[in-house]
Amino acid sequence: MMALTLDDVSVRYADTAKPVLTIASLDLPAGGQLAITGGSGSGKSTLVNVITGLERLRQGHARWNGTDLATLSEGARDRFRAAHIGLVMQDFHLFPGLSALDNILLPARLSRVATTECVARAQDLMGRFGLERSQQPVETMSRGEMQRVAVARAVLRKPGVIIADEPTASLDVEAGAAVADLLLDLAETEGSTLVVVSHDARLVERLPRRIELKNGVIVHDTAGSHKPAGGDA
Ligand SMILES: Nc1ncnc2c1ncn2[C@@H]1O[C@H](COP(=O)(O)OP(=O)(O)OP(=O)(O)O)[C@@H](O)[C@H]1O
Repeated sequence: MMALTLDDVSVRYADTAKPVLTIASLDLPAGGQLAITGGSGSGKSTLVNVITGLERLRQGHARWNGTDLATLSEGARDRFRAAHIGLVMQDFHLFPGLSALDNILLPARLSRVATTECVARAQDLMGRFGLERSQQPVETMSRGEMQRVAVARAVLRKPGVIIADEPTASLDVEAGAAVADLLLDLAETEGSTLVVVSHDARLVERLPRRIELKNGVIVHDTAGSHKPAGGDA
């Protein structure tokens, strides 16, 4: 399980007058479940990039169990992400030409950790997710099936945290609910911290804590624990 701590975070690009993300403080305990909401351009993807280490902070700190991502080299950040963070991206990032099972196993194979147990777990996850044809080429699957493959791939190594960016965005209500069930169930049964970015009210309402971003600032936190960003940066 992984606990997240953000301190004094400010992200600014060369061509932006103001920071696109300003978070004075945000804590998510190990095993916590957080929904990030907000309108287009409010900073949600920037926040995901910060907590996954895809965006290296030049101001402030993003720590998982005390490890400050900005202190890691690029290679070490990649390894940290592969070992501890299960990422589910909105557009799946699956590889056409590979079967469903091979897609689920690909990151583990690239990290050279695709042991026999890992393959068995991939097959077990497919069964639990209702994906019966492990050799089906992924490009022939429905969007709901593809998203379930993407979730299975993200959780294969029992990551300390699952981060899902709009996991139900392109799915109909039924498929979206199925993916939400899987994510919440897995996070709970396997003790993963869960962070979900979503516009989907049905999904967001199922998470115990929700923050809303506006212009890169947290304007609402159901935990009421964040300190408002100071000044008028
Ligand atoms: N590389 C960049 N250079 C300059 N500005 C950027 C860059 N990346 C993001 N921004 C700006 O930062 C702000 C926040 O963008 P971000 O993608 O985090 O928003 P979002 O809430 O995820 O939006 P959406 O829901 O539309 O994906 C936007 O104003 C965007 O234009």
